[in-house]
Amino acid sequence: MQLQSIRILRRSSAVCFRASLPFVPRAGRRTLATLADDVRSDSTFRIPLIDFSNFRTATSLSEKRRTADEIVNGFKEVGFIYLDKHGISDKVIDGVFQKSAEFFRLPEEVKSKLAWDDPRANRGYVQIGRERVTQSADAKEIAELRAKAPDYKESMEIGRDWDKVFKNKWPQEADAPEFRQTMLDFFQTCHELHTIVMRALAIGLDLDEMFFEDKINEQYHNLRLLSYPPIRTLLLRRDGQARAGAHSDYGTLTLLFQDSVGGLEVQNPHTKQFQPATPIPGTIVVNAGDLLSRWSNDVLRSTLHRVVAPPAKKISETEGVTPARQSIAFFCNPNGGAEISCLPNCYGPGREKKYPPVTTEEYIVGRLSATYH
Ligand SMILES: O=C(O)CCC(=O)C(=O)O
Ligand SMILES: [Fe+2]
Repeated sequence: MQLQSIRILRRSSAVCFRASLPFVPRAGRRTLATLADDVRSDSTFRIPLIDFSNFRTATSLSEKRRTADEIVNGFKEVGFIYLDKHGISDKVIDGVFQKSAEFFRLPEEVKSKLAWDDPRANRGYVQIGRERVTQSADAKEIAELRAKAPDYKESMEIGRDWDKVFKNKWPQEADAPEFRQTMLDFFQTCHELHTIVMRALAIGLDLDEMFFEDKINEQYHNLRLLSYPPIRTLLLRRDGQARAGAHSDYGTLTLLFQDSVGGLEVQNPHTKQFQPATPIPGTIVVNAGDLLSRWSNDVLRSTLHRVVAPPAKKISETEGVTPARQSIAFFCNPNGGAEISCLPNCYGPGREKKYPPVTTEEYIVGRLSATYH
């Protein structure tokens, strides 16, 4: 009987109303309190590192639930986690980094033939200075920011390849051998990981494990290869300037693969200070995006982040150079037509739904239109 009641409480503790519960059993309380306590001070702030292997190999729901709770807790408290033992091999990731580097080394005239030209398509090459990520929704303000302090990066955006309306902009095979196939395979691999992590989120939010399945199966995602050229650190430290300005992502989850250079920073949502998301070999940085946050009535956080100068390599007292950096972001989205309205369990008496329903497509195209020119 006692076991039974503990189990019920433990289950309830995973849903959105956890904070109002009078009692959380010992084991759960210790884990949860630790992260919640740590992130309330910048000196102890941490992005939780989650071993995903137990979830991937678990055979029972209760086994899965432990990892699922950790993940949901990470997104509630920080909005970011490091996912370890995620199942994507180093070899695969290294191969994608290599093909990406080869692509960015192509002459500018080859890349510019593939230029990004439509927010609805969101495909193609974006040269330095075309994007300025920001939280502002005001077109004039964004244009001013872009003119004054554009993001120092170039990117290549890839969508699902079988889309009937929008076509990916692939380089010629002779210019970039195996680029296309490498990216297509990786797209599929990341899609599969997204599906599994969303199952974990469903469990952690006390929904059916398959709750998201038919809402995220159309691969309405975006694979973004990023290249940040070397830059004089003084330039990067100028007012408002960054490799990527502070922003949140738009979709459900972002799977971010970074090299060892560093510079990614995450805003501590409790203190508003930016904290480094130091590269940890073998892990994927995973963050919740705005649509997931909105879906969950802000229970899961979509946290601001930016890319700034990591510790510079000094070439003289006054002039340092920030080395080139590469990263790969896989922006996962619900299906384009999926209606994002408050999840069951995330609203109730005393907890109003904060947002009207919106479709993924309406939301994402609106955000993309505002940040590019
Ligand atoms: O390059 C990175 O580490 C982060 C990139 C990013 O946040 C983005 O493109 O949305
Ligand atoms: Fe981002």
